[in-house]
Amino acid sequence: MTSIRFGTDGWRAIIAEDFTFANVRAVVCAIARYLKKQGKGQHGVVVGYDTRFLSDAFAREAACVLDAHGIPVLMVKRPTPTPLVAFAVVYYGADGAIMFTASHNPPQYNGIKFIPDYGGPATPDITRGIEAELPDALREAKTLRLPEAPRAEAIDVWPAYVRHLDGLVDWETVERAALSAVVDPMYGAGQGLVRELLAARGWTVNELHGKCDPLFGGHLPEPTEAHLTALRDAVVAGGAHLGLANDGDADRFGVVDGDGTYVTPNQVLVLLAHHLLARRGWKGALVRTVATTHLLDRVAERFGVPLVETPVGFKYVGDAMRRGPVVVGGEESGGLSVLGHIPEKDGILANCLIAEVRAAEGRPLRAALADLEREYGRAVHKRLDLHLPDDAKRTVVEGLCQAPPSALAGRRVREVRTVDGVKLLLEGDAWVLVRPSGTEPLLRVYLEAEAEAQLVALEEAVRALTARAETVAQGRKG
Ligand SMILES: O=P(O)(O)OC[C@H]1O[C@H](O)[C@H](O)[C@@H](O)[C@@H]1O
Repeated sequence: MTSIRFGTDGWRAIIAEDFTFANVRAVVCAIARYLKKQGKGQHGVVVGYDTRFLSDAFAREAACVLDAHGIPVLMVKRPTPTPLVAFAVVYYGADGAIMFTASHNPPQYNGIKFIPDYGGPATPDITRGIEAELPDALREAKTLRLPEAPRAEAIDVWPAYVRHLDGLVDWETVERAALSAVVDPMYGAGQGLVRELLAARGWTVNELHGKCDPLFGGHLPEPTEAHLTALRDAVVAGGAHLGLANDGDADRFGVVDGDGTYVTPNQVLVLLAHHLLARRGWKGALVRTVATTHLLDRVAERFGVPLVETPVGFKYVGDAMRRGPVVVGGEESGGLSVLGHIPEKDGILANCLIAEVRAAEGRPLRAALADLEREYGRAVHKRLDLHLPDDAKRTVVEGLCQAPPSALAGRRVREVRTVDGVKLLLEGDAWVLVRPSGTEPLLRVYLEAEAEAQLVALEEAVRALTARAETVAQGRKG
C-alpha cells in the first residue's frame, strides 16, 4: 500500500487498491481527530459526493465514522459539485466538509477533499495536521464501533446557492441576450445545473452527457480541448453561441466558442478579468498561479490593481482571496472564483459568468479576444504533461533549481523563480515553468511566448533541457 497523502487537492487513490473502505474510515477518523484537537466539530461536518463509482457509499461510511465521533453530519441528498459543498459549509456555518471525488482523474480513482470552515481548499498546514493524525487514526479505525445507519441531516444547498449567484452574475444581461448553449457536465456532479440556470434566463440549452456513467463514456472527465470534441461537434452542428463544460466535480470549467474553437482557461481569465474591471467596475486584485498567463499582469496594470502570483493549486489562490478583495482568482487548469464568492474554484459560477461575458459582448468570444490582444498584446501558451516516475520528476526539478540555464532557445534567462518548481523568465515576455504535478505522476512544463514560432522554439529547448536533466538524474541513481 502506498502512504496516504494529501496532494495538490486532497487524497486520491485507486479504488480497491488504496482507496478502500478501511482507509476511508481511517482518513475520516484523522479528520475527526484533527477537528476535535482544534476545538471544532460541534457545528457539524458536511459530507458530499460526486457521481463516481462508490462515491455515495464512501460518503455514507464517512457519515458513520463522524457520527461515531459525535460530530453532527449534514449529508447532501444527491451527487453535488465540490463548490456547492464548499458553499454549504459557509451557508450552514459547519466546521468543514468531506467531499468524495477524484475530480477529473480516470474512473478507477476516487478521493477525499477536506474543506475547512472557510469554504475553500484546505491549506497545507491543515492537511499536514490531518496527516499527523493518521497513524493513530489507522489504529483507531480498526476498532471503531460504527452505527448501522448514520444520524445525518439531509441537505439541499441548491436553492441557497442559486440565490447567492444572483449577487454575482449579471442575469439581466444574460437574459436580454437570450442566446443558445450546449453544456457538457461530462457525466459528473454538474449534471443539469448550468442547463437549469441558463434555461431559466431564456437561453436555449442542450445538455450532453447528463447522466451517471462510472466510466465517463470512456474519456477523462476533464474539460480540456482533447476531451471536448463531442461538445465542439454539438456546438457547431446545432449553431449554438457557446459550449460550456465542467469536470467530474464541477469545480473546473471548459469553454468552446460558437465556431467550435476551444477557448483556453487563460483566455477565459483574461476575458473575465477585463469584463469585471472594465464593465462591472469591480475593485480588487487579480490572483493567478505561477503557471497562469502573464496577460493578467497587464490587465492588472491597466486598471491599477495588484497582481498576486501563487504556487499551483487553488488552495493558494483561495488563501489570497481570504486576505483581501480579489476580483478574479484563477488558474490555467480551469479554476476560478470571483469577488463575493467562496474562496474555492467553481465551474458552475464560471460557466454563468462566461455566458454573461458572451452576452455583454454580443459577439463571439474570439472577436472579443482579438480586441483584447490589440490592447494587451499577444501571448500563446502550451502545457506539456511528461510521464515520469515520482522520484525522477523530483530530481529533474531539483537539478534545474540548483543549476538553471542562463539562456533558453537563444534568449537570456532574466529571472529564475522557485515559487513552485522552476520558472525561467526570458528576455521579452516569454517564460517557462517546470514542476512536478501534485495530482498525477507527471512532470508539467508550461510555456508562454509572444507567438507560435517562439513557442515551438521554446518547446524544443525545454524538451532537450528536461531530457538532459533526466539523464543526469538517472546517472546519479545508477
Ligand atoms: O498540476 P497539479 O499539481 O496536478 O494540479 C493541477 C490542479 O489540481 C487540482 O485540480 C487542484 O484543485 C488545482 O488547483 C490544480 O491546479
